Amino acid sequence: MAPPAMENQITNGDEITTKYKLTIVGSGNWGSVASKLIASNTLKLNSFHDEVRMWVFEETLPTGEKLTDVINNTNENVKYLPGIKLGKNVVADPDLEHAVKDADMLVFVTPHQFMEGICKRLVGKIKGDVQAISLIKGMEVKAEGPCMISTLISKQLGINCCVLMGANIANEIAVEKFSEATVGYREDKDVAQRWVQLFNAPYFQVSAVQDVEGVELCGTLKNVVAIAAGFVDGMDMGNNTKAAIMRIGLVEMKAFSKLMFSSVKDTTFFESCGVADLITTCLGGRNRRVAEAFARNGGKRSFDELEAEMLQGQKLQGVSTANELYEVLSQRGWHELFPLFTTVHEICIGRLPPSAIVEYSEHPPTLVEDSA
Ligand SMILES: NC(=O)c1ccc[n+]([C@@H]2O[C@H](COP(=O)([O-])OP(=O)(O)OC[C@H]3O[C@@H](n4cnc5c(N)ncnc54)[C@H](O)[C@@H]3O)[C@@H](O)[C@H]2O)c1
Ligand SMILES: O=P(O)(O)OC[C@H](O)CO
Repeated sequence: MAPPAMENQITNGDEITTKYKLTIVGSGNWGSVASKLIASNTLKLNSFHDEVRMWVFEETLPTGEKLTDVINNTNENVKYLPGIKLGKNVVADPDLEHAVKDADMLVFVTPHQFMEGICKRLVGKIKGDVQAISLIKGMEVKAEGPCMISTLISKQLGINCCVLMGANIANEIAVEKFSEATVGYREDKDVAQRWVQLFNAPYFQVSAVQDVEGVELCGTLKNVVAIAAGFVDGMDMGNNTKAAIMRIGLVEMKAFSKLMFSSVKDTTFFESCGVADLITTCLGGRNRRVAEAFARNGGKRSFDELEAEMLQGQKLQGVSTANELYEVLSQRGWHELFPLFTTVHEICIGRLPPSAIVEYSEHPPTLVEDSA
């Protein structure tokens, strides 16, 4: 990774210490927890500037105050992470271009549907040698096929982009309950190490694997399986059924990832970003919770309505990802290969009832051959 520009270098006797400036693009539930983790580390680690800038999609609170002002006055994101201090070195900034202009390292953590617009606004507005990481679980679908969010960032901004995914329900990490995460990187191990250093904490153990696509697809696809798990809960079908849905989901996640990118490694599915994230999301995530409510209402209330009522501004990723995935499966004629992914979308749009989540899997018993 290229060292930061001269103005970020501090001379200490004969030693020159490079200081990387950090900006976080996004300030939702996970974005705020990421700020807390990073802000605690930049105070401890010499190679980073203390200040962490956080871009906030500005909104006016019911009190009439601006969210940014409240964060800067109270050090708390009262809307998306109430009750948690972010660190006094976190500065909320409602001006996207201003927030990124001096950054050497950019952390992207918004709901995936906003990233295309954000990237367009950032073209020509960031420094040339910036390193980025995406914590975003989702993808875009273009005429030429699916585009992972890290690829969108890399292509539109001309910068390298790692990813960080894992079994990471933000509210649990906010109160420092132990968890793990996985950084996915392409080539530069030193850059990956820098990201690991920046996020790692005794209660947040981060490791790095050379498999950006595998890590990012795990984080993206598990949200669709979480919707299926929520349907199972909403119909009170029990733990065995939910475990079956999780297993089938994992098989489809792996098969889809490998069809898309032959470079995806089997071992990635055993990292925090793989099976661990699938389990936590299907047990305690927002996608699961809202899908449960959808099924309990017999599919009569839309996901949009339930999301607005239950999440107060937080965004689901699973429903739109199921839709995007369906588009890819249609483009390639792959519906029969991915019955769970296909059925989740058809239930979400009301074409099938929630009970279809198990009906599709009534196929003849199979003998699994050992490929080892
Ligand atoms: N919350 C978690 O537990 C968690 C954990 C791991 C990963 N993630 C992933 O992190 C990403 C961000 O999720 P989150 O939980 O931080 O967000 P969130 O769902 O809590 O909040 C939604 C955010 O979107 C912003 N927003 C609303 N309209 C916008 C617009 N038009 N343009 C830009 N921003 C807008 C809101 O201000 C808010 O910051 C998602 O991909 C999610 O899957 C979330
Ligand atoms: O609450 P969810 O369903 O968006 O999932 C949160 C995280 O992705 C879990 O790792």
